[in-house]
Amino acid sequence: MTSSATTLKGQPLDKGVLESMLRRRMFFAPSFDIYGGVAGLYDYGPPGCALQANIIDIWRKHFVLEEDMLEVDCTVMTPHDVLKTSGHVDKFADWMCKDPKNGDILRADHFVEDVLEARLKGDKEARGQKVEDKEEDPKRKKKKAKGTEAVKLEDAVVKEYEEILAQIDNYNGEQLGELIKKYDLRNPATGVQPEPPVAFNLMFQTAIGPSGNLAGYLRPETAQGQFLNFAKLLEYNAGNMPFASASIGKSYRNEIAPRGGLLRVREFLMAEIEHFVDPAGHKKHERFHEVADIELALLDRNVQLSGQTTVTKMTIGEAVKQKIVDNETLGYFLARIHLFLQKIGIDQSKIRFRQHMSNEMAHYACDCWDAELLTSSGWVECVGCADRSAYDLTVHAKRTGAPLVVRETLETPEIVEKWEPEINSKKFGPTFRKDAKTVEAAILALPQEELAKLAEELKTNGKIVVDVPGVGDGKVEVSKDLLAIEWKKHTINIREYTPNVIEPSFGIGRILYSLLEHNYWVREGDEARGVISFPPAVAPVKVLIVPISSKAEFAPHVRRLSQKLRSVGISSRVDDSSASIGRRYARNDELGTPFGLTIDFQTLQDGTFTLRERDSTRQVRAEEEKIVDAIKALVEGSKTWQDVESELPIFEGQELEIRPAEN
Ligand SMILES: Nc1ncnc2c1ncn2[C@@H]1O[C@H](COP(=O)(O)OP(=O)(O)OP(=O)(O)O)[C@@H](O)[C@H]1O
Repeated sequence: MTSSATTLKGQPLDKGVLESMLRRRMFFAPSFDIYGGVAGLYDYGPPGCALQANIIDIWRKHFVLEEDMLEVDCTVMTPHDVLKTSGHVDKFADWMCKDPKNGDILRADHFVEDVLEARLKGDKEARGQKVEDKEEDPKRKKKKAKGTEAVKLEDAVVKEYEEILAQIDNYNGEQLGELIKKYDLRNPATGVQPEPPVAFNLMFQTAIGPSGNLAGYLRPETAQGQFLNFAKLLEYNAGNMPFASASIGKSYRNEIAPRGGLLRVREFLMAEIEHFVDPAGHKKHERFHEVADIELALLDRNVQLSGQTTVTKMTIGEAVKQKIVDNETLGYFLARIHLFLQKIGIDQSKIRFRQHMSNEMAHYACDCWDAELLTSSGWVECVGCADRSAYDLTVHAKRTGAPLVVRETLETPEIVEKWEPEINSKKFGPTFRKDAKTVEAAILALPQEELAKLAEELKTNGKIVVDVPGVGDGKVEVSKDLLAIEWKKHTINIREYTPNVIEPSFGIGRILYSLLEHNYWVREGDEARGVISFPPAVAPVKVLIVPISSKAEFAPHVRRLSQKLRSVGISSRVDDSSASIGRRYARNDELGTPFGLTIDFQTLQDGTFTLRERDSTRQVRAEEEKIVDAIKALVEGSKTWQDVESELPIFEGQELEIRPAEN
């Protein structure tokens, strides 16, 4: 099926053809295929793995190395307590609704979106307008078919639908339920209205150890491991702020309705950064000036609320100045994300940064911008960049008593008067036993107004009741022999604060798939063949070595060239099959291999080789050393193909004819 999406060369993108090519070339394929597969689980084949490794390699250099980030590798298996404290057990959920007729489980926001889009499409058809299709999972397409009749809608209704769609991520379950009722939205598969939406937690639950007593989950993000290691990382960083940690690893989400191939899966690779910053400095960033002039396509919250999706192009410097983007650190990372996506070969005209609306934000976030990439499935969030404020460190510190704070020596000491709780540790421990630390942490975390109130109560009643989640019924009585709360004057030499966190979070699978779509095109000829124009740095294999014939005298050249390329860290593959050279190149164009080295009869005489560039199919001819140097420079990005053509003799060969009978 042809969608409104286009290839790199502006041709209509045939997603079916692209997907079958990706499977044939083993970029990725459904896991457990021969058992019928499981929705949302995929395996990567050799080119998929190499592509992923190259993206990760560039990511590490671009972020971890460039900014001296502290990389950690934490476990996937996470105890219940951690994710209860972080809020994921209670709030990490999507809304789902059930079709009472056939039991279909629908993700409520996607269901509302699909039915309204189908109605708008029907309206356009009825008005004789051109209809642009969004690529869909074929199963969903079939179900949708009944709902896409060409029916003209009133203009006011069209406007209402468009306004709802522009802010579809902003509705909660109740509001989605109201929309389903108000517009009588029915499951196209049965013609029945689904039941009201209910929350479905996306985490996979498990039990750790044989007793089954320690409940746990597969992590839904890598972030929590980084937060829990904050104090150790700060110490490792010699107490210096700001700093960032980073982590690359698998995360798991039990998505209600996986769709769009790699775009919504249940197991995926994430690369996440937690940048810890002092909130007192307006989250300024000392390298912001380096990116201030970078222009981004921004779609802010207010534009979406007005029912529009038009982006504004603006430098990040201007966006922060106008407070469209809240602070320099958030802005710095948006620009750095843009540069990273550009570096790996994402189409610049297919990136936008969309701000989350207030209801859409995750429970921990106070501002969030997504880097969205345009694909045949529409705009897809590929990187989330959230300001998580001090949320995570605060809740974990409160729960465990661990000091997840920064202590800074003040140049000029401050005199401070405040309420201060004093624990009688001799009695406190024996009274509360295993809960003593938790109760103490809850008391120490109480705000000043609360302490003032409790001091009075302690004086009058001889005891107070403190909220301590997770201990008994959450209410703990503390008597005055265990605790005193007094107004004290202090000289402060140390300032203590909980850092705020800016978190860029990358879904590598979504980026990888978008990259494939953005770089794919079709070379017209006797037989149209797919090409993926990856930049050399991300291409799974950099060089294809093709001996013109399988005669023994070519073998030493093949071996030597492979070895030489290996020694300079460049991956190559040999294709010594009997197919024509043109056919062999065409096969590797599908894998996105940027350069081809041919060993022909002239090589045997004068030791020269031809080097072919994938996109132009142009060739140069030179001795081994010059060719290997050229490849190295091209892969490292220090030379372009034009540079190479200006330095080495052009070769006009006939190798590219493709004989249709072969494969
Ligand atoms: N089910 C998934 N499959 C593949 N990648 C995902 C999935 N869920 C999240 N990601 C990736 O992880 C990144 C960070 O996760 P985040 O929690 O911000 O996503 P999200 O807002 O829940 O995504 P969505 O709204 O699309 O479900 C996303 O930008 C995306 O690239």
